[in-house]
Amino acid sequence: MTPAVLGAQRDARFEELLERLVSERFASRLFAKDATIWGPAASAEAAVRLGWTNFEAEALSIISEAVALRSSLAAVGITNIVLCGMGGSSLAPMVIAPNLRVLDSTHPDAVREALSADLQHTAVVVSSKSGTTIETLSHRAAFEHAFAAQGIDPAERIIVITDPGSELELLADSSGMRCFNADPHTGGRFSALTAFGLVPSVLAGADGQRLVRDAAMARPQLSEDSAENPALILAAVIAAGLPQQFVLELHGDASLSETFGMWIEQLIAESTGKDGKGILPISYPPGREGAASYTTAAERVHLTADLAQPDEGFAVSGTLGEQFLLWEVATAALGLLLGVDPFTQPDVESAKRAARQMIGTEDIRTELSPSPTEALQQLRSTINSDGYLAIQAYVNSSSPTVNELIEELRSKLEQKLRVPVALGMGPRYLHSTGQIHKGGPSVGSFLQLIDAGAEDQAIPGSDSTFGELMLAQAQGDATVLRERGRHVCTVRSGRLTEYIQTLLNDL
Ligand SMILES: O=P(O)(O)OC[C@H]1O[C@H](O)[C@H](O)[C@@H](O)[C@@H]1O
Repeated sequence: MTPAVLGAQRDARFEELLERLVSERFASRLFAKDATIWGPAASAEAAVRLGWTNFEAEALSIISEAVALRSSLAAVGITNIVLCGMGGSSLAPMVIAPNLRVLDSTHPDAVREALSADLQHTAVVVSSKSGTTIETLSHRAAFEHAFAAQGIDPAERIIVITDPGSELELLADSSGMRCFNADPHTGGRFSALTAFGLVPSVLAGADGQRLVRDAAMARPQLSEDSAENPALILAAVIAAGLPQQFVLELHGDASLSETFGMWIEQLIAESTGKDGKGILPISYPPGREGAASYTTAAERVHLTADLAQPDEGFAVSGTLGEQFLLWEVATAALGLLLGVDPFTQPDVESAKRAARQMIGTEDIRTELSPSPTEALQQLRSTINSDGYLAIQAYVNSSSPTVNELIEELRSKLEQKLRVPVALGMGPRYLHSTGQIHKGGPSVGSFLQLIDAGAEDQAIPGSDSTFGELMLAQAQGDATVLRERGRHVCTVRSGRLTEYIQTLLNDL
């Protein structure tokens, strides 16, 4: 099988953009690691961000090491793997190994549930490229403490993945933990085919070799300066609808992976959503309608391993390995077509800074919430009819009941407000679509739903708790959004489920 884009609409604008990519020799220059493609201002960063175009040899050697580790863990009875990592350090493994347990939440219940795993048979992968991400470091501290409390040596059970020389690597070395490094010249959201995507997935039983082999087979086609190159076609068809058609609906199917859209969300939103421009990817769960219920212009994409042409929108077809590389190349091409630097995420840091300032202050506990009626009034009066609404849900995302309820709310808001409604689980979305919320087109409204009802959970070695961290993250993001002129309706409730039920009834 070779990857393909099926059913794309080819208008004059599309042909012009495709012709530009071919004549500027975008694809061959990308695979030759030409850092000048995105202009002088972007070239210094690009010079250290193109490692992912040449992935095969390192990936295969990492997979062998991970397979050996999987056997040695199994030999001592460890069959349960938990991954702690945010954004680029967890989204690819979630897609590659759907059975992998991932902790990327600071909600106290989610943390407690992960810690209550059968630790005697568990190993934990702590994954952070920078080695400084607060959620991941807090999860590491919590697991270290939990292992020690059960008389288990944490060094035997915690496996670290990080860039060479990071603080996390130093910590792993000094405490005798196993550490995998990845190519530091590959950014987090482009790291699916490096140690970040592969090690946790292989430990959880996935076939890493097949994934890498599929991607490697697609490489010659994707590096060709040709109007038949599916990555160039994908970039041109998405860019042709801009700026009006900035929403990209992603519908996965069981032939590929139902969660693949979540990985694309981070890749596209962080890479393109800046300088007031960008494409907002919204991943829909199977069976959800999307565009049928709103009026904002959107492109509908069907993600599949089959070769079927969809009734609406277009399909991107290929195996997972092929599609990882295809979307990475298309995203880099979108950077060129939009005139943005695809390798930065300038607005993510601002929310992190604001969250750090909030920790330990009284403010995070005292903000008043609107009643459900007031919240709906606020949303109705601030929604831009050509824009979007994003729900930012700080809830226990590992609870299926909570997820279902929030999905129901998303659907109903979409039908009643007639705009696309994106759904991000906090703090996961901060490392993904959070970039475009703050840095992209200023047409979004935001609904923060914060569950403040859970019993709190200490972060070992720190003065703060997971609950405080979660509140600070929500409020830090809201502060930056408001500074940028976006409307944010913040609901913080000890009875959030009841609150959402009332919203559903009143809509
Ligand atoms: O892997 P880490 O360094 O912990 O980074 C995790 C995530 O952090 C940030 O929020 C970046 O915006 C993401 O692109 C990155 O994937």
